[in-house]
Amino acid sequence: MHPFLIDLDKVSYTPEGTSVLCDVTLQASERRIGIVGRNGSGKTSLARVLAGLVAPSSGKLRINGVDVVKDRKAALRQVGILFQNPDHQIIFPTVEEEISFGLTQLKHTPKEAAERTADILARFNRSHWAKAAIHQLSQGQRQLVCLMSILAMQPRLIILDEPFAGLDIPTMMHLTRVLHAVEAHLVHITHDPAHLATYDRMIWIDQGQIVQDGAVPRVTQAFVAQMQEIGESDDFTHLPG
Ligand SMILES: Nc1ncnc2c1ncn2[C@@H]1O[C@H](COP(=O)(O)OP(=O)(O)OP(=O)(O)O)[C@@H](O)[C@H]1O
Repeated sequence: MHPFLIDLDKVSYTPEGTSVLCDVTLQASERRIGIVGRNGSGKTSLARVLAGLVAPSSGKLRINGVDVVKDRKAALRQVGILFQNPDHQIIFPTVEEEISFGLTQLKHTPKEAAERTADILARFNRSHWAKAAIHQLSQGQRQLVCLMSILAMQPRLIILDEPFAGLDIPTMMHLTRVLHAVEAHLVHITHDPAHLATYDRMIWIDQGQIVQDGAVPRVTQAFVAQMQEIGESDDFTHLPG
């Protein structure tokens, strides 16, 4: 057991010379962590760094003690990421193939993978989806398939990058309930602090740096006040990039 689930020490990410994340230091082990920030502030880049999908340009990153960039196999057991658009992560034509794939990556036998896939579908009362063609499901249903694929792999940490974007209110409410019950730790990126009301900690990112980090009510108040102030200026000059 490592002292912090998430441990970043002066992490910078500078693709093609662009400073996207700058000296981010963060130690966190809370079960529910929210990340807010403006368009282009670096949230998705931070999510990708945390998941080990891109390497920091400098600094040190560990998830539960694992170097998730270098040790990709161990990383799969530590961290899963749910992208904003399910179509960016779905590879296979049917639901059961999609869910089984991650399990075979974890070196489960085909029989074990099939059993675990059946288990997770049953847990969500979706056993009848097993042979369904993913492209025939709605966006919310595809998002649920992606989440089931991640949950089947049982990572300790799941990163959610604007998981509610494009979902209608009932689907969002359903997904909220599902996420609430998830045992894994969550890092949830969103533009709407209301989604984080019950969370343990909120981190506000701006221009690739942490500008506030703490209890949800306090960070929400400061974030909303600044967003309103910028919004009232009624132009796009503040938009980064
Ligand atoms: N590989 C890259 N090369 C160059 N610039 C990049 C790269 N990846 C991200 N950026 C830039 O870094 C900034 C942060 O992007 P990122 O997608 O992380 O922001 P975000 O906070 O998730 O934004 P949004 O809320 O709009 O999704 C943007 O200006 C983006 O253009």
